[in-house]
Amino acid sequence: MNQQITAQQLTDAGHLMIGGCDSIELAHEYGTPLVVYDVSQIRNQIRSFRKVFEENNVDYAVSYASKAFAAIAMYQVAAAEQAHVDVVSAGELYTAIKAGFPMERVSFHGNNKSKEELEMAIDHHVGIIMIDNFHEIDLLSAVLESKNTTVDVMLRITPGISAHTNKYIQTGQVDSKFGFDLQSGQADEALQKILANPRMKMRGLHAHIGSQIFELAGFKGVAKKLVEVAAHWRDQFGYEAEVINVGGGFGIRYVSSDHPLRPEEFVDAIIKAIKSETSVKGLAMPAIWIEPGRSIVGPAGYNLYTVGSRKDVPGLKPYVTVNGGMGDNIRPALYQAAYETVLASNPQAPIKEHVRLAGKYCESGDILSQDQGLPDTKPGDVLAMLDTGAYGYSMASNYNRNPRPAVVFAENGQAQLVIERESLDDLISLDRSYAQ
Ligand SMILES: Cc1ncc(COP(=O)(O)O)c(C=O)c1O
Ligand SMILES: N[C@@H](CCCC[NH3+])C(=O)O
Repeated sequence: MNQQITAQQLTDAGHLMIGGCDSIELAHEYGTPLVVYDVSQIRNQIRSFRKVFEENNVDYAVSYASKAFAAIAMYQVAAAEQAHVDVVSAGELYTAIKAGFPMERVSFHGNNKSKEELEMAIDHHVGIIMIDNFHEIDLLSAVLESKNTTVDVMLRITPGISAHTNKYIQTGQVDSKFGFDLQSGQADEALQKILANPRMKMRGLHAHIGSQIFELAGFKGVAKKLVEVAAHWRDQFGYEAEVINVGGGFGIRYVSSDHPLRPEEFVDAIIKAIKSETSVKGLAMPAIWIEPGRSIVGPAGYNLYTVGSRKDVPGLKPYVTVNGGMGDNIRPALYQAAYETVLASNPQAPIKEHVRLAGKYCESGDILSQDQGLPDTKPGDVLAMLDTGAYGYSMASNYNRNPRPAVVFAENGQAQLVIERESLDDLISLDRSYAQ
């Protein structure tokens, strides 16, 4: 029996309910594979983050890291919930523009922003450019010069903190491709360049230590480190940071052996660490910005699949294959990420067997779960994989020329299609015949 699904998440028929909608009906209406978001859960998480800042009485921004799931509808929900967003590409920025997201609440991140991307950001008046490297300082300076304008910036530093998470999703260690190194003086040099540039208004400093982090120590460490740097910059260069941005990375529960703090508890600890460190250093309390991605959309997302073939291997767990896989969720193959999956028509049915939940892609590594307890299943049954809302659809591909799934937002019993399922014609829409 699945521990994550409570009685409140069941319909009268005992089916999994998502945002007040019956998951079996959604699967029938929209087809599978289908990504469904419980929109209230997204709103509630943003509100919980905001509340913790308000209770601590600090200036803040909750900036949704939209790489976790970027879609017009998602930017609209973030806007309605007073969030900021961060974008990392022209594509995410374009989607935010089309969603009507207020540009002054957008931060533009990335370790290799192109000239065209910077121009687009400046033309659309994004709130902050998060400067990552020296090349970018020169590029941005030239863009601002050519457009005879100015922009607010923050500096991303590499705090030298190795968070306890998969090494592919660590970003704060000294040997990281992101941000300016502290020890070698790169960050100081970058600050001086920015302060000397009248077209860049320096707003503060940023660090992000990685993703899916459970330990508080890393977050307290980054908070302390950023305040130390702020104090050093005040003492050395007379510059006082107005904003300290600690990034995101708050870990969520995927499987029952995960026991993270609630995301807002991480933030409470960060706020308290910054408060006490700034008072030790005699700094004015800065605004605190956070950039959660996974914790906002991860638990709110579900992937619905239909069971197809099965292969029994003597002495080993059988393969039960669904009609999706690594094309709609690369995380198990890429990071050995684990998820829990339930039978949508009866999520609390007793477990009859442990299976390997396989995808349909031509890769042996396309296994969505190496060990999933399930009741008996048969072709046509709908399975719901839980907590798939972050870095699932956003990392989807057309491998094997499979179309990407549709995405539905469900809230208060109403479902709305927010991303259409790709069609076979969509798949070839960019192809051109080769004249030979
Ligand atoms: C700069 C930055 N901010 C925020 C995030 C969001 O992280 P998460 O989704 O783990 O909260 C990321 C991704 O790890 C990132 O690179
Ligand atoms: N894509 C990663 C997180 C990386 C976040 C980007 N900085 C994941 O699925 O866990």
